[in-house]
Amino acid sequence: MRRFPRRPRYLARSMTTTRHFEDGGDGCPDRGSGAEPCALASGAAGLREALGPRSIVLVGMMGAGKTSVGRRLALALDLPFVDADAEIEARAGMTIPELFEKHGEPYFRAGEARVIARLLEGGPQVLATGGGAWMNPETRERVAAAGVSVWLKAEIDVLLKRVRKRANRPLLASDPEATLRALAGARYPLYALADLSVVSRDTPHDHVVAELIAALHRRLIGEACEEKSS
Ligand SMILES: Nc1ncnc2c1ncn2[C@@H]1O[C@H](COP(=O)(O)OP(=O)(O)O)[C@@H](O)[C@H]1O
Ligand SMILES: O=C(O)C1=C[C@@H](OP(=O)(O)O)[C@@H](O)[C@H](O)C1
Ligand SMILES: [Mg+2]
Repeated sequence: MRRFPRRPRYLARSMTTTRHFEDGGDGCPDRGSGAEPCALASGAAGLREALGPRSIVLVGMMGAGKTSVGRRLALALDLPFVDADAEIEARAGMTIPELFEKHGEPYFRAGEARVIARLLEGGPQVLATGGGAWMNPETRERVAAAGVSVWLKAEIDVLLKRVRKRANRPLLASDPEATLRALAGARYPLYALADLSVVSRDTPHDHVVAELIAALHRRLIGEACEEKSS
């Protein structure tokens, strides 16, 4: 006897169940069930297949949730997770604030671009970038060639609330609100070039994960299925 439904209602479940997000099997989503995002119908395996060797690359402002939501997204899709900032810190043997202080931002940016280029060779995976990485045109080109980019987008007030929890972002050392607003003004037009955008609302991480999965599904599978059925 089956103790669990074949297609669990992912949205209604707690985070610990995200690993058990099951596969529908046929690669094309069921339609007409308004409450359940179609992503759930074809499952993680369908998304992984459509992704192929590409990386899901999260971009967006500091505090958008690239690291914390990205880790959960990887878990839900059963993909490896890598965080560019963590890789940079491990390679440099120092924290990002120390890197900024000892070597300056241009040095950090050059290392960041190199690290992301190397990480992009390791797909499929979920790759969380640091908020400034996407400003580099070569990085954008490399991501376009080897990944699917997703802009995680949050209101400034939400970002502020989140970044205030930790003093590990050297760019926000003084007047974080004014700095975030100025950075947003400069960066939003470039973040808007990402393949997809998903709002990182003031809701639990897993709700954002579910919206990411639904958006990825629409992009990677839904369009192909729509073409097939038209
Ligand atoms: N959807 C969310 N709900 C609650 N807290 C969140 C959410 N997204 C991010 N956070 C919190 O905000 C902080 C910054 O998130 P983080 O993932 O480090 O963002 P980024 O990597 O984009 O700078 C962390 O404490 C994280 O747990
Ligand atoms: O936006 C930025 O320029 C930065 C974002 C940080 O990463 P998160 O976006 O993960 O906080 C980190 O790379 C560094 O402090 C610079
Ligand atoms: Mg991060």
